[in-house]
Amino acid sequence: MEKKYFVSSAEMKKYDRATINDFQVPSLVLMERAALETVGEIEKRFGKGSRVLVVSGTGNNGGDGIAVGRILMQRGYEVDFVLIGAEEKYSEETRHQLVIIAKYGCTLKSKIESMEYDIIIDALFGIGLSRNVEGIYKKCIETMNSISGFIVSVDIPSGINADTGAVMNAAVKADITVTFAFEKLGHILYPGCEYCGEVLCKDIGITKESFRGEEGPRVYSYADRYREQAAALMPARSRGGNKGTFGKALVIAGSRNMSGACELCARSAYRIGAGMVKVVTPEENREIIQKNLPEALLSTYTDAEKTESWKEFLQDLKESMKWADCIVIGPGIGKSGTASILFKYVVKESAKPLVIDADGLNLLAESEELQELLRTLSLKESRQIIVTPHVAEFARLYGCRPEEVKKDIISKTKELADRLCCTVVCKDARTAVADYMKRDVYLNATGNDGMATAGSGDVLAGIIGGLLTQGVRCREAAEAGVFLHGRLGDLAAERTGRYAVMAGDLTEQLKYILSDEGKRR
Ligand SMILES: NC(=O)C1=CN([C@@H]2O[C@H](COP(=O)(O)OP(=O)(O)OC[C@H]3O[C@@H](n4cnc5c(N)ncnc54)[C@H](OP(=O)(O)O)[C@@H]3O)[C@@H](O)[C@H]2O)[C@@H](O)CC1
Ligand SMILES: Nc1ncnc2c1ncn2[C@@H]1O[C@H](COP(=O)(O)OP(=O)(O)O)[C@@H](O)[C@H]1O
Ligand SMILES: [K+]
Repeated sequence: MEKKYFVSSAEMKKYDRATINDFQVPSLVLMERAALETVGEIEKRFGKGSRVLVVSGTGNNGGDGIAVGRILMQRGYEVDFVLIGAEEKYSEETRHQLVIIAKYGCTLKSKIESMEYDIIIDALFGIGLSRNVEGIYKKCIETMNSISGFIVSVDIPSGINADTGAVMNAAVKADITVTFAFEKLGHILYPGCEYCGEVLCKDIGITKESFRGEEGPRVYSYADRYREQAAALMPARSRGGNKGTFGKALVIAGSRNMSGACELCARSAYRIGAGMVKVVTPEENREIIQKNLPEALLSTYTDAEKTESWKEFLQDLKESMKWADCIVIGPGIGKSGTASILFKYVVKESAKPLVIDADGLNLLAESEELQELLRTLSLKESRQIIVTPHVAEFARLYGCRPEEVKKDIISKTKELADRLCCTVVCKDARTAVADYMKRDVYLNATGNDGMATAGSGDVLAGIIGGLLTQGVRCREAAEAGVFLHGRLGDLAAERTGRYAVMAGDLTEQLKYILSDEGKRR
């Protein structure tokens, strides 16, 4: 799988240092390359004679900005230089850039004077931002946002925390962000990503060699090319296969007033390619499922208190669990006594890869005993288990507030995976996937707010289940499922706009994104 990394500021600094110290590439060479790449993007958009304002800070981000201004000036642009911050704080490279422009006779201002520019180069803070922005710095950011001009942020919009995407009291709203070597976490996490405009990541000579044989960045996503080549994420499909070849999914979902969850989940498992899908749901849903999803096999139950029929049902369930290649449990099952008994039974008795979603997670959160059982099954029996909580369900499972999960989704997801010894998919605007075996965390970059609509999580559970039935391992099924799910949301939004997207539209898009065209492994 071709990866795209999202690095923290500490990781990026480590790779900068390795390139400079170990590979002996001078820091000023990196800076010049960064500046040239930024200039290249400006030249694509604006011609000679355009008015440019360079707003620099005291660190190397400011040095980048001054170099950009100098090159533009030499190529016929009209450039004003502003530097904010005390002289004693200038970095060595920034000092050097100032010496160069002084030799060319440029003057440096300490505040923004004109209100009209074609281009504003935002080089106040980069990955070295270390605290909230206050005073003259805040004022400077507000001025950049208010005056006219196309804003090019160097490396990251000033004021965005490169590790969390948080706005540190004020931030520049860029039209484009030109970044170097690797995208930063702040470019992808909310709200930072909304401040970047288009992110253009440029090679300036800091490469994977700078990992120096260590594991590399902790957070990654899939390379952008898979957006157009989603089928490349799918397991190979045998032309000679039959429905058994492509696997059997058992979907235990729905409750009396919630047949939709089970229908969406089961349909998605079919559409992602499962050979057979069997639905286990309350008797009340029989008719609607048979009508709306005649392709599904069906097994129904009544209250666990009705002992005789419940016994028969459990017998049937046991057979179904043997039959299945994977089990998805939870969407819409509710938290009734019967749902709870059913859930416990399935966790204890099934020996197949298991996806636990929605109410299954709420039931799990309430039972220490079941959480312990999950750990044991995973560690002693190598059971493949995926849990797919949204932020609120995650907080219940983890024992914290949802805001705390949102603030640190990457570490929290990994911690829960370690605690439960399984694969965790923490669903949010940027979904994270982690497991207890690997240190690194997948962060999803597809999808949009149109997917914040009832039932879209049920679709994801079905997709992941359908991938498991086709033999994909847990971690890969979770990552690929989340990526594809987001793509379905993006394609659905392209057709209808984000407001109108409904969960069923996601499943509908599965008809198109896995077509053989564009399939290049
Ligand atoms: N050769 C290389 O390494 C390469 C580096 N590159 C470039 O360098 C950038 C990183 O440079 P950097 O590490 O110097 O940090 P940078 O973002 O300029 O900020 C640090 C300055 O800001 C200040 N400061 C911080 N927060 C503040 C606040 N809230 N309010 C006020 N001041 C605050 C801080 O002051 P202090 O915290 O010490 O008071 C310090 O003076 C990177 O993003 C990329 O553009 C590329 O050219 C590629 C090669
Ligand atoms: N703003 C957003 N951007 C991208 N994806 C989103 C956004 N909001 C929600 N989603 C995705 O939509 C799905 C919602 O799932 P969930 O909350 O479980 O819904 P439900 O319980 O109604 O099925 C998750 O996969 C989540 O990542
Ligand atoms: K910047």
